[in-house]
Amino acid sequence: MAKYSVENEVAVIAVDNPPMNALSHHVRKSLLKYLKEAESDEKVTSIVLCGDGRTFPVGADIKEFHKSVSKLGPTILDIVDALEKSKKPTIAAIHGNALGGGLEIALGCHYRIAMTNSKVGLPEVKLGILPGAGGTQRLPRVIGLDNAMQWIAYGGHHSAGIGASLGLIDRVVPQGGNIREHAILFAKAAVGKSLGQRRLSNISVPDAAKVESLMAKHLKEVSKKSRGALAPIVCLQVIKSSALLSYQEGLESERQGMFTLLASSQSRAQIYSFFAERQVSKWSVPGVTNYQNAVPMKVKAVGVVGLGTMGRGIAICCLRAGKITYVLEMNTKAQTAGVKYIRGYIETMRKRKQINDQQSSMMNNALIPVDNYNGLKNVDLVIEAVFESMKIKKEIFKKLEKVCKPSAILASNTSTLNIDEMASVTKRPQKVAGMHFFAPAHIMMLLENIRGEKSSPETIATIMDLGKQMRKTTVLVGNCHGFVGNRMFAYYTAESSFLLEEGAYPKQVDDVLLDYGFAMGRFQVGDLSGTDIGYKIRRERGLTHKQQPAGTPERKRGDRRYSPLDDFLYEKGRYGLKARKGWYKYEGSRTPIPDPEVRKMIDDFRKRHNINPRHISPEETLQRMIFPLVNEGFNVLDEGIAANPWDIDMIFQHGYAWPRHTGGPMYYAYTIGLPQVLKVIEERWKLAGASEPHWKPSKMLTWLVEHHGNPDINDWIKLYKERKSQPNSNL
Ligand SMILES: CC(C)(COP(=O)(O)OP(=O)(O)OC[C@H]1O[C@@H](n2cnc3c(N)ncnc32)[C@H](O)[C@@H]1OP(=O)(O)O)[C@@H](O)C(=O)NCCC(=O)NCCSC(=O)/C=C/CCCCCCCCCCCCC(=O)O
Repeated sequence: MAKYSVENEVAVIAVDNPPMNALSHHVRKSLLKYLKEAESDEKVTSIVLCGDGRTFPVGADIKEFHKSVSKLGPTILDIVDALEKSKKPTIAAIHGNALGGGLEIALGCHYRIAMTNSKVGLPEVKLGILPGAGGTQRLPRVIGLDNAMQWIAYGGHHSAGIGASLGLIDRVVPQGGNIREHAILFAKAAVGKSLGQRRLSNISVPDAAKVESLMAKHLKEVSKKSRGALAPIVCLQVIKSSALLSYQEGLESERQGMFTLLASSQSRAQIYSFFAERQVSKWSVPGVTNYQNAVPMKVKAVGVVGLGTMGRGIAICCLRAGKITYVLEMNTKAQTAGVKYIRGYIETMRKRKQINDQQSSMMNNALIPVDNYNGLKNVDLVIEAVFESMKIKKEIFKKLEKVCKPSAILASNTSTLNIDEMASVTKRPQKVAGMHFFAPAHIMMLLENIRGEKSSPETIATIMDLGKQMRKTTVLVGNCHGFVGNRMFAYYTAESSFLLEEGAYPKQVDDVLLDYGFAMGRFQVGDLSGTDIGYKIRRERGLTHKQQPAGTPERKRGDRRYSPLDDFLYEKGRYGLKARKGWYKYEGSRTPIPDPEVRKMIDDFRKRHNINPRHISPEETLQRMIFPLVNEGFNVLDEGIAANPWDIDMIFQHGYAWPRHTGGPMYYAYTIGLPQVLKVIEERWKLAGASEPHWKPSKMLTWLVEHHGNPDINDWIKLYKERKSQPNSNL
């Protein structure tokens, strides 16, 4: 709804639709009604539009998209038109955020004033759509084509100060000021002034002459940054119309663009992702506890054990979250290097104005290097981030058990190992959990939190809360080898090597993944993170080529298919980008170049094993890489390791850079249709057999297809668990 009042001849219309004042259908109706009332009231000389509560409207109601209610009038565009056409000055009074349709109605106003700490932007592209209420045509007219392309095609949020410097905001109200009072005074002063040039649809785009070169520049950038995504491209094409066509024609091109995008599976996937990101924080352990009733512990001081790549990144996350951070590294050289890195990073953040001088000195003061375990006696939570070895981790947990306060939580940053086994060496298994950060920990958005069998509700609530304080997408999962992400990803990686054995080369596989939308292919990623990482994990598990007793078949481990190609690569010293050679070679830059030496290694391997290489189609490549991962995703859901398909999708989007416009592996499977996915998996299972158990169709996937075809992704768990809980379900 909206609230209406008249103060000192100024009509004030305040949108009142908590929490974010989204422009839902009932809000739009009430806004237009009050606008008409203000327009016809002779005592009213000007009109202020604002938001009640936390914020100015943050845009259309995203829940309405793809539902019939989104088509119900009045549309946001009707409101924008009414505001612009008004004979009385209209003023948008912005506090909080004016985003999407919210900024578009502000653009319909003749003036915009904003609190200094407010944010403005047109982030629709992140939902796979475009600003469809005139934003693509009005914004370039105020801030120019170049800026508008930048704002709309990337969807960033910008400060009111930046908006003012570009002419979008007419006045910035300093902190502590009352936006409503300022707006009323501003509105009074605007009465009687000409509105002609204040109506943005009347003015022309200032840098229209540069349209072609700006298009080329931005198209190149978005194709690199959002590979495979439709919305940024359509946004740019529609903005181009603002420079070449009349306002009305531009509006028509915006409408067409919006329909194209709304009809695409990408906008559905991105809208799903928006809600999924928020859903994951509403965690629950069925029958035990959930985010609403578990109370987190207060964490003031954190300890980080190990100052390698992971430890450094984790320490930065803790410092940014305002924690006193003790970093334990017993090797003096490693400690000096680690502390230098962290302080250097703090300085970089300060120089980039991501933090101010005061925050920088607070972070520096909060960083406390220690060189023995006693240094951790005051911490509330400790995260060990040492090498992936159960033996070493158990030793560390025993030491932590002795020195840490009884109330302290002991967490491991393991990426694969059993949390319960670590907990078993302590007297506080209820205080043990996993906090799996992704490298580089201070950059990657994902935190995969693992609950042990005995982790208490308080421990779970605390690690979830800490993730939130670190501003990470924090997903709670159960304990098993590799948890959710690495357990599923193992099959993606394994299949990529099988594809090399059978006929593909690294670039061929990577190209398919790039076309799908990944920023990098599997082999490029392998080189970037270092081929030694996977090798050491396999060595820890006794799997590498060199560890096998004489006579062990090269392509088998036990009765399972195994590809030793990754081991061979490591053994040749091809550690990846850092060695300038891995799956590719690197000549003076980070550009991967196919290397004849790798090709020969693969060819020799095939010859040795009498493999007749065959052509592998892009379709087969994609299915072989993604479908076993999806199949395992269903196993993970069936076992309750992940609570919901969107938990898995968020893990892959934020931890493995899975292209957002596909929604994630589980949503992608839903888009293709579960029956089709199952068909391919069953065919492959027949072909591959018991030595490739990752192709064994998941029980849950099979049951869903048999009984429901391709049910809504929101219903998967409900349908399956209902059936599973029935006696004699055989599931
Ligand atoms: C930055 C934020 C604003 C705030 O962040 P934060 O403080 O962290 O809070 P959150 O946790 O994110 O949010 C709190 C709750 O609010 C919910 N929320 C937030 N924004 C919206 C919204 N816009 N709509 C609905 N709900 C919203 C959020 O889910 C949380 O709920 P819960 O507590 O979890 O339950 C941040 O919230 C943010 O970034 N918000 C989104 C900003 C945004 O993206 N804005 C743009 C929206 S799209 C838009 O505005 C488009 C405008 C053009 C409209 C043109 C329409 C033409 C339609 C024609 C169609 C006709 C054909 C139809 C055919 C068809 O349908 O098929």
